[in-house]
Amino acid sequence: MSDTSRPLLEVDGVTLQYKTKEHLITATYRVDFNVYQADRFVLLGPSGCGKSTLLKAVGGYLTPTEGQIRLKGKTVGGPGPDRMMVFQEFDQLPPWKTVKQNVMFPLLASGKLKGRAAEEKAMQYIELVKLAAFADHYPHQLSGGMKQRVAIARGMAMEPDILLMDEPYAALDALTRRKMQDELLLLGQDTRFTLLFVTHSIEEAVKIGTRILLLSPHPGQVTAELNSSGADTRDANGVLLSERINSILFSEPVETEEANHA
Ligand SMILES: Nc1ncnc2c1ncn2[C@@H]1O[C@H](COP(=O)(O)OP(=O)(O)OP(=O)(O)O)[C@@H](O)[C@H]1O
Repeated sequence: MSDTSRPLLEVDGVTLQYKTKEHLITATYRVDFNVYQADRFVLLGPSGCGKSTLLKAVGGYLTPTEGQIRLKGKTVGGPGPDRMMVFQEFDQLPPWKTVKQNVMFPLLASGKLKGRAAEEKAMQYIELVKLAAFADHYPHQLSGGMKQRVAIARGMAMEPDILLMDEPYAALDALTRRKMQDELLLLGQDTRFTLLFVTHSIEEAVKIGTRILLLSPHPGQVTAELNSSGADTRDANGVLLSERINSILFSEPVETEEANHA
């Protein structure tokens, strides 16, 4: 039985820096947060506060200069199949590969599975995202939402502990963005994946997140951690929450709220 009281991901006093020839840039300063199983954990803050840098560090592409990142209690030392970045710019799905071939690709490329076993695993996740009828279609034959589901199936087929997404909807029009967010939430309900999601949109954070970490402007420091009940900025709870986030982001008091993980 999995221990749901223990965090899946622990980010503990993490300072992240970039060294260039002339400068040492501190992107985040002593950031702490914990992500639990099935959380949709959102990193929210203004441009340049270090959200993407944090995601890269969780991905193992950047080593903290201070602090530690642990997944299931083990220090993250580099990229690994236990953390899958879900790329969603649609050109990230090679157009010459079918849905099935796209989902099989990381399984084959990583050597995790071969041949028939990779195909079966891919189909298992294609069915989960309800695209079995489209397994032999090419990306250009799919809608944006369907392509998103392929990208998620591709990440999930690797059976990672956590999915990482960096502003996946930033370039989309408002209507498409809303549709994609709805699809992501439905998938979350069906599969209970654990998600670490970066955005600078308060509206998106309120909608997507079960928990929201607010970061101050550069260098990013935690200003608050809030629970979100999947409210929408169109309903009363969501409006209240987004107003609260607004006031915290713009006044920046340090505030903490313990999440309910009893
Ligand atoms: N490769 C790099 N080399 C040097 N500095 C970098 C590099 N990448 C990011 N930075 C700097 O680190 C800081 C944090 O950048 P980061 O991209 O993580 O912020 P962000 O919150 O994701 O911003 P945005 O919302 O605009 O994507 C910024 O000051 C940025 O200029």
